[in-house]
Amino acid sequence: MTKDLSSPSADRKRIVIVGGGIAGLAAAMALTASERRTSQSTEFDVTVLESRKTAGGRAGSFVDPSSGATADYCQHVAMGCCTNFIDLIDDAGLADQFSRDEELQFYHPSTGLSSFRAHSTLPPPLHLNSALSGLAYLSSTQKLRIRTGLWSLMRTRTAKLANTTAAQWLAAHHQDDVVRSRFWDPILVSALGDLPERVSMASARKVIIDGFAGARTASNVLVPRSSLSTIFGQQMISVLKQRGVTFRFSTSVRSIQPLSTERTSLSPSPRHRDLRRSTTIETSHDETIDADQVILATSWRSASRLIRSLEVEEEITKAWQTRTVDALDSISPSPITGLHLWLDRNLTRHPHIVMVGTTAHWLFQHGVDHQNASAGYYHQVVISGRHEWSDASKEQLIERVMDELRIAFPESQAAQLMHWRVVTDPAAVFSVSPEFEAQRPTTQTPIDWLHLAGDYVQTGWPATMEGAVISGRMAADRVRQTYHSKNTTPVPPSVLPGLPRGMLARWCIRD
Ligand SMILES: Cc1cc2nc3c(=O)[nH]c(=O)nc-3n(C[C@H](O)[C@H](O)[C@H](O)COP(=O)(O)OP(=O)(O)OC[C@H]3O[C@@H](n4cnc5c(N)ncnc54)[C@H](O)[C@@H]3O)c2cc1C
Repeated sequence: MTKDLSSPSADRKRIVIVGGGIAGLAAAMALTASERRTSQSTEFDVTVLESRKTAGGRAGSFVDPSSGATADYCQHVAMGCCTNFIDLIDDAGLADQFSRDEELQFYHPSTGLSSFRAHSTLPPPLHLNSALSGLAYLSSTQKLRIRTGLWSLMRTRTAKLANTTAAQWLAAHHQDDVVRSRFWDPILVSALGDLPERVSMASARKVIIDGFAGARTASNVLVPRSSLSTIFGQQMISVLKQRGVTFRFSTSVRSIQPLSTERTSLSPSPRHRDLRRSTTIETSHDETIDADQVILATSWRSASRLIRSLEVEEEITKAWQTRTVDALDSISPSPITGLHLWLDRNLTRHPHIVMVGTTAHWLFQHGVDHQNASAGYYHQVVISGRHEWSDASKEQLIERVMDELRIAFPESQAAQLMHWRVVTDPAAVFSVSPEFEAQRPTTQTPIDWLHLAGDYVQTGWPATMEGAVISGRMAADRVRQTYHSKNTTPVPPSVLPGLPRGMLARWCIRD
């Protein structure tokens, strides 16, 4: 059975987005943004095909069966430097669903809590000086070493770091084991999801420079106030439905094929061809759906399967297919564990704390859910990447982390753990190794109706919501450009640049 999704009028193009994660949602938002934002001349009928029951992908939630509480699989945070993610939630009218904190709390067993707050008047990157001074568990010699390392990093262009791991670069710049374990590793492992031995220094630089040194508000932390399933799985879907986007849930795409003859970017310009009905999509419901353009916005594993099954003829397309599948199959996945803890009281007055020198990496405190008060006070501990407790049982991990929390918050030593759950996603993020960075796929493919989106796409970002949003916007821009007539005003890009840098930051930081 072949389905005509929406019976579009002749000038409306049928765009199918495969995958309703953050990348797919961002693509749908960009394609349906108002004329004011896009100067768009072509109208699109946008359909999202999503294999799960709801949207959001890895940024999702579950209902804990025993307490009835809704919890995110894993706490997600964004930073002030995530300009595209912030713009996306703003565009959807969901900015109030995130709290924004300028100050970070760092805990270390030797000194307890230290505040990390950017200086309010010193120009970036000098604003970091006072923030670094606030970390009580670092000696003056260690702080000096870190400042020297930060300076070297600012003076080194990203391109020069492509073939180096973060561990190699840190060792070459005299960042010893203690400085690494107290400063660099906690930041890099949390942001990149893997050990400095495995990640590229170019990605590490992105985190440190864009996330801290480049602008005063870059290191602000944005934390969702509602569950991710409420924000992305309900509220953003509702905005998109109002904009005319159709969602088909529980619909898994099995294959995507050219409808008739293969059309590649080497073929004549789209304006001279009939681009309608370029492709046909086979779903798990044994139906086929015709479309003019497809944005493939799945995880890297699903993308690899679907790209492998494409029936292509031209040599250039076959070479791209092999190269892309090889790159995606070479990805080394990295785990993230969330420990969901319901206690009989709050552990601390702080909403979140970076934990240094402990098995726990971050502690988030959400308090009591008034809809479900009997469940207790909800806390989540996040542990990124492989660690020495990776092979321990869930019970051992809980015991270890609870011991750490009781030491960290002695005033809450009597706190009782009412209920817990440990959720590990073994392929939470991809490891941004120098090898993968060198072959990371781009949005553009040699097939003019197919565009790639997803956090794995080449955006300069590690596996983050910001990377996913940028990839979705880049794919939407390619779709819009396909139908752009030279007689109208140019299509403005929907991808926003990073935070603007002041004069001193521009002078200090080489890009
Ligand atoms: C535990 C954990 C913690 C994280 N913490 C953070 C954080 O704090 N901050 C941050 O910025 N990022 C974080 N991330 C990363 C972030 O979640 C991802 O980078 C982002 O959500 C990826 O979005 P995506 O759309 O590219 O991919 P996905 O979220 O993987 O979305 C792909 C979608 O495609 C669907 N799909 C797959 N195959 C098919 C098919 N054949 N047909 C139809 N649909 C299909 C999937 O069901 C899914 O909904 C975390 C990730 C995890 C797992």
